[in-house]
Amino acid sequence: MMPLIVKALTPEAFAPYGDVLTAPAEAGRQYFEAGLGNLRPGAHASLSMVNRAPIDGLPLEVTLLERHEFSSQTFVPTDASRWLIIVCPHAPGGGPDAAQAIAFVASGGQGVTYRPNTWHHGLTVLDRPASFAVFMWRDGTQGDEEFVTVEPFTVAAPG
Ligand SMILES: NC(=O)N[C@@H](O)C(=O)O
Ligand code: NI
Repeated sequence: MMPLIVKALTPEAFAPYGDVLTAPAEAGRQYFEAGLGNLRPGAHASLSMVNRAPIDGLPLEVTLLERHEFSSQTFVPTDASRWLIIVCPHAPGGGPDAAQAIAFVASGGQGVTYRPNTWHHGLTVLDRPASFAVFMWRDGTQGDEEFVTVEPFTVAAPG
């Protein structure tokens, strides 16, 4: 597979997978609206503060994707430089369609909400260590998080 070239994160380009946030207040509203739309019995609100070291830079080889089938997932950078978002549609036979993956570079002023059941790469940070607030809904069952190994593909910077 040809390397996947990252593109700048814009609301329009990300729309099939969720929303781009530019103000933490948006995250709160979206989070509660989204969560109330798909609450499983026994689900509870989950807020975690995540610190993540940067990768060594691009290119990045992707081998693992994940989804939260029953919950949105919101990432609000609280102290971040650039970070990487990789998403892909569902394959007709189930699982992620990694061949259709799209990769974005977000600024430290941009957050995202993945819609429920969105295949995505785990939080990936560029440039320097970063901190995020992560909002989602969990019920403590396996449905909270599912990981899938994919045919490795490379995400690269333009040029
Ligand atoms: N913090 C956390 O849950 N992370 C993953 O779900 C992810 O998408 O990075
Ligand atoms: Ni996730």
